[in-house]
Amino acid sequence: MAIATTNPATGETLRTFDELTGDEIDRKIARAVTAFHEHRRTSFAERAERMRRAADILEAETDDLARLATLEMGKTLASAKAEVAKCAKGCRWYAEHTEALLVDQPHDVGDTSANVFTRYEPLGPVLAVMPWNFPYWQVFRFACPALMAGNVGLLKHASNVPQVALAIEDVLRRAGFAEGVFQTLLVGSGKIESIIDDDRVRAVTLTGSEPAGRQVGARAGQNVKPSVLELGGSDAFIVMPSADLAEAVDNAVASRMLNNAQSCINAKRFIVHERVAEEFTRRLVAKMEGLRIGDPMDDDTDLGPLSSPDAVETLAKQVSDTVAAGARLRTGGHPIDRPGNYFEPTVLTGIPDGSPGHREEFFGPVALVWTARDADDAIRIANDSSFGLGGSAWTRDEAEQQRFVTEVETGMIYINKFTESTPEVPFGGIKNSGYGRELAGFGPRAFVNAKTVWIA
Ligand SMILES: O=CCCCC(=O)O
Repeated sequence: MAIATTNPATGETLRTFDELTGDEIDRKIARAVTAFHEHRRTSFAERAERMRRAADILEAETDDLARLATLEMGKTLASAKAEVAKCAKGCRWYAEHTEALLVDQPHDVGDTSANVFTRYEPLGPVLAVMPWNFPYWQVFRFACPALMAGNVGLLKHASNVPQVALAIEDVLRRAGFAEGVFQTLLVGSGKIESIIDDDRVRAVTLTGSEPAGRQVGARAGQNVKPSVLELGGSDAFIVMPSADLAEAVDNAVASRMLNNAQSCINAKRFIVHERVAEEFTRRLVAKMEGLRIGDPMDDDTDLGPLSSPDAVETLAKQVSDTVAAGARLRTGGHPIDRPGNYFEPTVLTGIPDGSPGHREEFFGPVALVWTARDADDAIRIANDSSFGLGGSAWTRDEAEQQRFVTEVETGMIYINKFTESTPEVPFGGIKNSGYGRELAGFGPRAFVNAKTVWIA
């Protein structure tokens, strides 16, 4: 894919960028190594000061930065502003907490004359392969803890958000991080493997699709380099009879449609107890039909375009194949006939086993609804997925809450709240949703040498 800014609301290509040459990539990696030797010697206080300055810049320039994201990937301006604010929060949180999270950890070996501890040391240049859907946050989610831990970053961003990628590098440089501490590499995905192979690159993190994760994880493994993979999800949203139905429906729509319905942690599979399933579905359909579809720059738009024409085509095929397999289309189901990459808010029920609705992640405004006989059945359906990222369950029954916490096979489970990320709480999945954790204490410890020190 060309590296370009193409407005998803109009289809117009506004800017194109040349890919870096092999020599340019080499020079940037060399600069990252030089920067690492300096950066690792800075104190936590110095790094924290720069992180706080990055937060100040993000807050002062939110409007311009947000517009860039909306222009490049189509999220509503309101959600783009919220995303930039969240990045500032991430910078401040890691400025405040990283030193304590990476403090030497003493070990009692039964010999009081020995000083034995674990020290967390940075690894060096880390390659971050990042997606377009939260074009700022996914990068800051990695960069805040990694840079605070003393690592340096090389960003291979998605090819449709080059201006955001360059803006992030610019913000961090203006915040005071030295030249080379964080660099954007404008390259296509064809260059990723050779960058991972480069001995100077010490680790890799990827947020993206399952196939991309398999490729990058395998390459990192061949090179014996640590990797963190945050991949797709088809999160369950379980609704039991004791739930407040109006609240459940409001949250179902909010979660499904978050980020123009293009987040790995959107609720995607709605698993509803048979006693409330029909009423839930009726209300869900009404709410989906009431969403205002439009220009993502407009304040009153609820649902903007998908990121690309390909995304619309993929989703349309997933829906039509699921219907052909026997699902019932309750509303929507088709691309919208207007300029840009728009798709109708859609609800499908009666999802057949083996159909795309059952097996695949739907990255767009489609709610897939199952009916469950009881809690056992809800858990069975929730776990009948190759993904295991997040999920939520809506019930006031405490015994049921504990069962969902224990038995739903995911990296994250939220009760009476939909899955969301925040710097204070670990983030990540199991099964085909990836491995490793980001955020909270896991973020800074993802790319460090946990060095055992024994001073006799
Ligand atoms: O596609 C994954 C989006 C996760 C964004 C987040 O951290 O909230």
